[in-house]
Amino acid sequence: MAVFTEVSNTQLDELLSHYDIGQARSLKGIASGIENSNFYLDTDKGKYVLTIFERLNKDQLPYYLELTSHLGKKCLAVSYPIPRKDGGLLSEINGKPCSIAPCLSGTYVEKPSAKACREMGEMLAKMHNAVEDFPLSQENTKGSAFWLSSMPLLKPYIPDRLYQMLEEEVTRQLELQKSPEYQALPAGAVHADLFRNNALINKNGDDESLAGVIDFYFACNAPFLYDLAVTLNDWTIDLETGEFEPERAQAMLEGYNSVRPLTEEDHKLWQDILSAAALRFWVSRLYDYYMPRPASLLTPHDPAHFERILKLRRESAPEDLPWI
Ligand SMILES: Nc1ncnc2c1ncn2[C@@H]1O[C@H](COP(=O)(O)OP(=O)(O)O)[C@@H](O)[C@H]1O
Ligand SMILES: N[C@@H](CCOP(=O)(O)O)C(=O)O
Repeated sequence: MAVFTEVSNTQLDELLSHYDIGQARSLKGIASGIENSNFYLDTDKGKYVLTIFERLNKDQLPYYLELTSHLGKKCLAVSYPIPRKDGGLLSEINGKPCSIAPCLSGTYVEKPSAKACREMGEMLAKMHNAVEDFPLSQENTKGSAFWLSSMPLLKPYIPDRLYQMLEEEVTRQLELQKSPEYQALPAGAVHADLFRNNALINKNGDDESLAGVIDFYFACNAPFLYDLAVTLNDWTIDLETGEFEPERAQAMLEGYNSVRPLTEEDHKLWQDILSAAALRFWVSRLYDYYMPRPASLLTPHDPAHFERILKLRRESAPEDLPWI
């Protein structure tokens, strides 16, 4: 269930009068998704997705909308807001901000093939190249400030040995972030949550091809290598153990490298950045688990999954990590 706000025909017609996308034919709630109300919207001109933002307010949305609009203008297959007749990217329904995006084809795939992983790597690199002239900037809302503020809240809930691991890793990552090597990493606006459920894949028999990328609502400015690590840590692992699956991991790295070559500087920090990416989701999952939002409909994600991944990345011999 992911329709928190209902839309009447009158409201829909009024909304569409501000766009040049034709007259409504049908509006159907989308069951998946957890943050927003999403609808498939068919008009006489095409297929779209209407999103009503349930958590972010209109002042928090411009970075995400401008970023996806920027990527869309560069012909990258992302869910981007279609401009209104007056040029605005945002509208309002029932006092809540909303936007309309073209409907991408494809579906969620639990274990993407090596080919799809390669295409995801290529797409990620294209997204990174495309933001070189993107002017807006935003902190990672799940970055080091969030880790530090979460630690005292988590302390009463988690065993001492886990708290110690958390403290050690946060300290190590804060040191790393101050280092000249880290500061020199190429950085820009990144998705920062490009898990498999935020990509749509077309399936044709056994063949899979990437259709597009959605859900940029954790986007922020960070090293491009971090975005690659977040994606690799989710897409190319054995879901039970958290170990990398070499063929799929290698395919993603090769895809990325074929568009945006990785460097020796990236290589030096690779293990640390893979750990940073695991830490980010370990902390946010611990936080959501022990401090669920009031009236949340969600079953929190399992924090132990990223605890396992963090340990594996920290303890791995550097030469055993996938690289080009
Ligand atoms: N532009 C789009 N094209 C096609 N489907 C989309 C698009 N945007 C969202 N969806 C569908 O809506 C679902 C929920 O979207 P998502 O952005 O993940 O929502 P939430 O932010 O609520 O988690 C996705 O799983 C996908 O099926
Ligand atoms: N990918 C994160 C949670 C963020 O949720 P999303 O559905 O908006 O991507 C995790 O798995 O912890």
